[in-house]
Amino acid sequence: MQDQQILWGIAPIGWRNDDMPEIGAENNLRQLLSDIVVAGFQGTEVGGFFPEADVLNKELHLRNLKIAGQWFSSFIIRDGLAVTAEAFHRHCQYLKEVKASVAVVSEQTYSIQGTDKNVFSEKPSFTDEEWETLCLGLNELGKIAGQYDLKLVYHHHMGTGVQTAAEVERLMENTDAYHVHLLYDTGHIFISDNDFTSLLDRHIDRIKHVHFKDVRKEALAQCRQEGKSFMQSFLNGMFTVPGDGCIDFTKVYQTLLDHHYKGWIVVEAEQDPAIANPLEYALIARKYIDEKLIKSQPETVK
Ligand SMILES: O=C1C[C@@H](O)[C@H](O)[C@@H](O)C1=O
Ligand SMILES: [Co+2]
Repeated sequence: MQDQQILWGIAPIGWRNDDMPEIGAENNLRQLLSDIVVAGFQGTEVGGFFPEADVLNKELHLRNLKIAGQWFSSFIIRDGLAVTAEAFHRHCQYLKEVKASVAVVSEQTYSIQGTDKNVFSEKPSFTDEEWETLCLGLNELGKIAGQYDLKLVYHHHMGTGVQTAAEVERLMENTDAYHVHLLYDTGHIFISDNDFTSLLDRHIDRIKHVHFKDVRKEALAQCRQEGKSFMQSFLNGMFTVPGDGCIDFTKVYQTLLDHHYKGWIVVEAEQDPAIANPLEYALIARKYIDEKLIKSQPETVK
């Protein structure tokens, strides 16, 4: 039976992309939120262009939408905990005001995600000392998140020091399970390790937020062969919505149901909105979810 504890969202990233603010600038907040309603999702994540909390809350209320969370680029290794914690407090305060459930954290020290470097071969690695600083710092940020009734969910990401399943393993082993949870992003782990199920099976109990990101195999192969950067790769169509790529989300969804996953599953597919109409792709995702995931479960209630 479908788990009624799951909320389905879609991220603004198909309309406007924080990694590349110049694309999709014509898509304003009202357009985005109304498209999300048309496509039948219950909410979204906060994008970099979103307004102050009371303005956002009004637009959400008008459409009966919710906020799942928002990305936070931490620089614990580069800037130290004190500076990072100060910014994180402000981040959490805003998230509390918009009634979010999670704060998505990704350590961006040495990240090449916003650079021209080859994302397939030039990812950074942390030293033992940097790992210790990062894990201790994340425990502290997790405690801060708790003060705002939020869960810190760590986002493993291509082109960063926590990208592979082995790196996620190290992070999980050395952080406090009570304060630091995991965001499972299907697309990032598939591209990194050519495997999206091991990470899910291994850490299912720590996973408190999910990104459903699909991958176009041919585009991936070409981007890898040409040594493209992260941003060039998504502009070249490496990512897409569930149902349009090569990942089998039925297995993923079943595992989440089997473990009584409670929380958000957010469709997140960055593409160039000038090429991939965001509403059209949101509708493709919703159709796939309804027909291949939810309706394939016995006793389904949508
Ligand atoms: O969750 C995410 C947020 C984006 O800013 C990021 O680059 C994207 O790939 C992602 O998975
Ligand atoms: Co993601």
